[in-house]
Order: sequence, then C-alpha cells, then structure tokens
Amino acid sequence: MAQTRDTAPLRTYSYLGPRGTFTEAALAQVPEAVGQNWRSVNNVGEALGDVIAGRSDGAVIAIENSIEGGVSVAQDALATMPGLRIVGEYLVSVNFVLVARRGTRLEDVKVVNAHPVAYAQCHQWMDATLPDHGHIPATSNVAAASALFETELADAAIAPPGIVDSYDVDVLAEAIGDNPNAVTRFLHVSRTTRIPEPTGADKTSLVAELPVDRAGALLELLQQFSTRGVNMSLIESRPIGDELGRYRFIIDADGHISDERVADALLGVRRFSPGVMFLGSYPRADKSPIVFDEKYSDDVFADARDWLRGLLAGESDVSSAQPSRAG
Ligand SMILES: O=C(O)C(=O)Cc1ccccc1
Repeated sequence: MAQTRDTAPLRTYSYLGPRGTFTEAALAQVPEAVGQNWRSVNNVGEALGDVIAGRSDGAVIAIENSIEGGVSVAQDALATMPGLRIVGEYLVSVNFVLVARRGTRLEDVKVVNAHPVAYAQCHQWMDATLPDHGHIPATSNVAAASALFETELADAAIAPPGIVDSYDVDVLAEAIGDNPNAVTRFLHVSRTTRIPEPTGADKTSLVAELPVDRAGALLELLQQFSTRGVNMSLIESRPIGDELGRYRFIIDADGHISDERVADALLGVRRFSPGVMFLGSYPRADKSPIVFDEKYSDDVFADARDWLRGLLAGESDVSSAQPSRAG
C-alpha cells in the first residue's frame, strides 16, 4: 500500500475519470483528498461501490446541475446503496467546447460523442448548429473526447475546455453550453457514520417514501419541515421502480441534524414515513449561514423540553412561565 513520509497510508478517493473531468475538478476542492490517491472510475455506481467495498475511503459524484436538474443515476444510487453518507458538497462551473480529430470541419460533423448530462446542456446549440446530428453517449466528458481516437463512430465530442491540454484535437466551437453560468453540484460521499461538525451553514439530506394511497401524504411530509421552521432547498421525486406510481422523495433541508428544529423534523418524518434514510448533514458549498425564525432556535426547543420534564417530575407549571414569543 502507498505510504506518506510519516508512514500514514494514503487514502483513496474514487471519481468519474479519466483525468480532466469536472468531477476531478470537484475532487480537487475536497481538502482531505489533496495529496491522496485518486482512483479514476467509469460510472457513479462504480465510485460508490468502491466506497461500500472499502476499496476507497470516499467518492465524489455529480448530483445536480443548474440546467439539467438532478442527476437521476446518482440520486437513485444514493437512495438504494445502504452504508453511504454525504460528508461535503462542492460546486464547479461547467462550460463546454466541441472538439474533433485534427482537420475535421464543423460542417462535416454528423455524429457527436457526449456524456448525456453534458449533451442535455448543449442541446440548443447542437440543434441550431447541427440539426441532423446523431449522439453517442459517453461515460464522461473526457471519455467523449478520448473515444475519438479509439473509433471513428463519432466525428466530434462535447468536452471541457481544458481538453486541449491532454488531447491533440481541433476546437470547432467554444462556449456551446446553453447557459454560460451553468454550475454542477458534486457530493463527497464516504462510509463514515461520523457526522461533520455543524458550521451554522449546513445542509441535511434524506430520502423518504410516502405512506401509500393516503390523501395529503405529500403535504404531510412537507409539514414536518414547515412546522419546525426548516426550509427545504431541494425536493425531487424518483420512481421507486417496483410499480408505476410509487415514488421516493430526495430532500435537502437547511440546517444540521444537531440543530433541534432539524432533529425534530427528522423525528416527524421517521414517525410518518414507511421508508426513510438519513444521507448526511454537511457544510453547504456556498457557506451561506442558515436563517431561521427565533422561535425555532435550539434554546426554545430546550426550554419546552425542560418544561415537559418538569411537569412529568411533578413540578408546578407556574414557575416555568416563559416570555411570550410573537408569531
Ligand atoms: O465530470 C465530468 O466531466 C462528467 O463527465 C460528468 C458531468 C457531466 C456534465 C456536467 C458535469 C459533470
């Protein structure tokens, strides 16, 4: 096993490769991964499988794009592979170029290699510029370009701008993404059950199923958060897959599981949902502090609990009169 100078073994992190992908740029932002062993893999399931099997200590996976929305394969993998925890999130700006083997002209491009998420983000440009093109899916943005040198099935590839540093390609068009401000959110996933310390700017992710055939069940799920003053930054449904019409919900809530209001909301979800999975509490990539109403602060929850404990212990209710809280 590889060793550092002080003989501590290097940790291994799996990422969607090969080198030069946006996922690698996200991994480069993970402080504990710097200087460690990076393992390039071909898909999200392989990266998470490495973590579960102990081949890697962590994995970085794309989870959401500002144009395309949730990366469903990553959401489904997290919801169905037990033993994983999210310990961090990172943002990477994504933009794309169209590249080809040297000498290819744009008007000769008939078939394009592209990662499906990248392809979806360039579809306006592709449809306007190459209206009759075909698409071959690639495992990653860099694999799309490298495949140009393995087969001639495609004439061009959608790739990150840095591709020119590693491959001998012509750039046929730059900035072909439909939105120049596109951002992808990546998760750092590990096997640890140790929850990162709260920072005041945290996020909690979970997956919850609804009780079947109950009117208002989704509203009731949302109420678990709203009645504790917890904002949700994401809620997305994904089919469970066993039959039509059954969904699980992927939820990101503002705050940390050690915040009383978040813990109380999780207890509510646990009581209500037939299938709930805690995915982790971790610092937000934008470091923006969570804003919440004073009546949902930790002190107010603790005060209410003390009051109840006192009543159960036979204390009089009079001494614990609390200052009134508006709202
Ligand atoms: O990491 C990459 O480069 C990928 O191929 C996955 C991807 C696809 C589109 C946007 C961000 C990440």
